[in-house]
Amino acid sequence: MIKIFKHLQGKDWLLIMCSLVFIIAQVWLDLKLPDYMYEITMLVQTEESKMSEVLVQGGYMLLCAVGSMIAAMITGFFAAKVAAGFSVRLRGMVFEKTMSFSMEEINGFSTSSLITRSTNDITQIQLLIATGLQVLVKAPILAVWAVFKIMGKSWEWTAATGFAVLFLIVMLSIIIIVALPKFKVIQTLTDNLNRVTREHLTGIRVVHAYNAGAYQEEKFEQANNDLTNTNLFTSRVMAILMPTMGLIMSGLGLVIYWIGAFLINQAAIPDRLSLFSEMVVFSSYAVQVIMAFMMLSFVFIMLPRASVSAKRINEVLNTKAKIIDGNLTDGKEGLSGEIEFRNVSFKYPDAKDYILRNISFSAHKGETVAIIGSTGSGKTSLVNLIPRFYDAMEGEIFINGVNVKNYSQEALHDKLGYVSQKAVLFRGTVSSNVAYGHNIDIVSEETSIKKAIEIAQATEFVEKMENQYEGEIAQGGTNISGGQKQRLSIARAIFKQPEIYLFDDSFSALDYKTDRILRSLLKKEIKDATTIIVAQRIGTIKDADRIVVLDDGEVVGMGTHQELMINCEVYQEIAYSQLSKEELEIG
Ligand SMILES: Nc1ncnc2c1ncn2[C@@H]1O[C@H](COP(=O)(O)OP(=O)(O)OP(=O)(O)O)[C@@H](O)[C@H]1O
Repeated sequence: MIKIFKHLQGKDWLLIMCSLVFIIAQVWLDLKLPDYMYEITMLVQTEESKMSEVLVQGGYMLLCAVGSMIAAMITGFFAAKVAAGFSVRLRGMVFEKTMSFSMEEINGFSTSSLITRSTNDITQIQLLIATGLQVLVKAPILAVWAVFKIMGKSWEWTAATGFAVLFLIVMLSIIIIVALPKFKVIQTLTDNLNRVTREHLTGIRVVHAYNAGAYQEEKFEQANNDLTNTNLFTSRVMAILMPTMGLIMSGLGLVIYWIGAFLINQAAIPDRLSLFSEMVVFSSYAVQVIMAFMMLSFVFIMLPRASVSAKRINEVLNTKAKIIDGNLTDGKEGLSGEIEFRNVSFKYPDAKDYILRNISFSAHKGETVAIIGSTGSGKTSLVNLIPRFYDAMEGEIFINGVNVKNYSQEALHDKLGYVSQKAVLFRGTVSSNVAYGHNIDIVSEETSIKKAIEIAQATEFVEKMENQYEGEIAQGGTNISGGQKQRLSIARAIFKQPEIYLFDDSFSALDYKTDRILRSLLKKEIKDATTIIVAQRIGTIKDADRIVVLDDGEVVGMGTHQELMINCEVYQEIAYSQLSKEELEIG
């Protein structure tokens, strides 16, 4: 918990210090009130006292109350400012950190947990600072000050107050022991609810198509009930707290007056008046002591949850990204678009077995190298190693003669035009998606955008859209078809004009005709760039300069289509399963 506050800045501490001054002022003013009350009680019971004297004391009381209110408002303002500023900073830090994560870290935390951590968890910290700062500082000062004020008065009253405080501490301890474990799981249950909701909403079409509404609802209800029940449990336990506190407070007042009555009765007549006034004042201070403990109990309610949240945020902030940035920006002089895999082996972080074993091949400037293989043979895994979504366990991958690990990730990604297997589009317009990530004036780049869209065979559908190139794209591209999404993501890579194109099964959603036209246009327009194409269809890769055949994570054949048709059994099997002997012979 303390660790998270390391991120508070100098100006935050300054505001906290200012708040401290106002809190002390507020406590001083609050504790001054009973003193005036003592005076008034004395005046009221003294025959020769005047009304004006009572009014003056009353005036002082009013001033104290107003002063205390103003001090509380200023403290609240400062606390809110520190809390809001701190949560903005934390959110920024968590976001920045997640940006540096590789797929390993993202999968390790899970996307939904990362979302909860950067929203709900940070809100818990914000809440703790906004309310806790005042209470946490105010309560101990108030308690100590009030105890100090009543010290030396009747031991009977002091003993009664001490007993009440003891009872309160026991109550609080029991409540905290019972509720604490539940508070700790609330955040994990929120993660779970977030995950189920996310899964349901992203897969809504499949849910409908399989009439799985009830099944999903059951899963949602389970997660929802778990969270609700835990929240209810903690709320119920807390619900006991308030009435008990009230009972203790009123009970203590009653006991003080009861003891007071006894003491007054025993005292000599001249002492009775001052004893009565002391009793009134003592009961006010005793109430303040109990109030201080009540305030602390609120912090104890918030603290466990906020401390779990702080731990979860720290986990993100302290995670060291496995992918360490290199510092080179350029490859060997004179080289461009050169890729080499040298004895590369790879397994997923939590997996037992290697997915890729001893892979070696190279692609030279302007060449098209295709990767083919059955489902699950490791094609995507292989391509993911080039932009360093994951790092190879053994062997090396070179781009322009330099190991990919030695490039800064920014420089490495600048060289690549990556099109993922599942097209990813962002909320915005056609143009903003094609020119994605470029801080440019879209109007000035209109020609390049149009050109990229044209090569990607997307012009026809884009021009039919309302607002055409400025046509709206929904989050995830849900308002256009799968093939259209695929074309726009291809256009995005073309717009970038990289040295190396990585197409991870990016043509699968296109019809055969579009696939053929797109590839021939690409060949013409990006002839200087190197292209790595992952594909399932023989037709898509037949013309590649080199085809790498993968089988169960190993290279079982490499060469041109004609060569592989002669010497690679796995390739022949794939080829014959898709095209007839005649089609293959005609080419
Ligand atoms: N994130 C992951 N964690 C663990 N294992 C994974 C992960 N992603 C893929 N795998 C496993 O790695 C193997 C290769 O997957 P990969 O996606 O590279 O195959 P692929 O050849 O591209 O398949 P497809 O043609 O179906 O896209 C599969 O057995 C898969 O189960």
